[in-house]
Amino acid sequence: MTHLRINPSILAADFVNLEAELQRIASADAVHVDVMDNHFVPNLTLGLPIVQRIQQVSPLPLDVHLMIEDADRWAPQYAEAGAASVTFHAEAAAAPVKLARELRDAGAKAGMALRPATPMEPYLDMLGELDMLLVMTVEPGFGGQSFLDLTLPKIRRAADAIRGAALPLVIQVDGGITEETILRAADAGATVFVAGSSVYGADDAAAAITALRSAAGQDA
Ligand SMILES: O=C(CO)[C@@H](O)[C@H](O)COP(=O)(O)O
Repeated sequence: MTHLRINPSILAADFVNLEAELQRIASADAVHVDVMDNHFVPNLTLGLPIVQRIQQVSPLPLDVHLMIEDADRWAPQYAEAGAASVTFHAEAAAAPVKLARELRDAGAKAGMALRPATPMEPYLDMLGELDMLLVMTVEPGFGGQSFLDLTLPKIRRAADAIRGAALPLVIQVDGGITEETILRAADAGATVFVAGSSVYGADDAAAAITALRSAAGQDA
């Protein structure tokens, strides 16, 4: 069975105690780092210097999600900082194929994200340039929102296209992932799950990660 990956989002963590918050999720697969610029989304989080510092202390690889304008300019710097994967938004990249190649050349997995209302079909021919397609399951910008079931058909269409072309890329989903919603996303074809509130909002983050794995149908 495919290994399902749980990547907790530090958007829901205590930013004043980030190092300890990273240790709380050491049983996860990667730490999801939400970079927001208050332009592409109406929220502001952290940028390159803090990501570089997280990279130094994190027990887990970094899965960086850039919710920023001018992704072409900034994304390669996150790859050079050592992030395992860097995901830019299709809506924010002028030259997504060139950018995906630059990320890979810098040693990172290349991810591309789609807002809930952005179709995947215009990007079908470039799926081979990507290691990960992130289907946003809420509008990007804030944690704690409800999972949008309207994104499930897009996940299914992407999974069909990936299977049909025998491509190695994975589908990540982000937003509203809980014990109640994760199986729907997994059944549609997602294998990487970003979870903020449902992990960091729990008293026992490790138990919450195990519960998500098991709700998605993965044995402990
Ligand atoms: O990128 C985002 C929001 O834009 C996410 O990573 C959220 O941080 C997920 O939080 P929850 O919906 O799991 O609380």
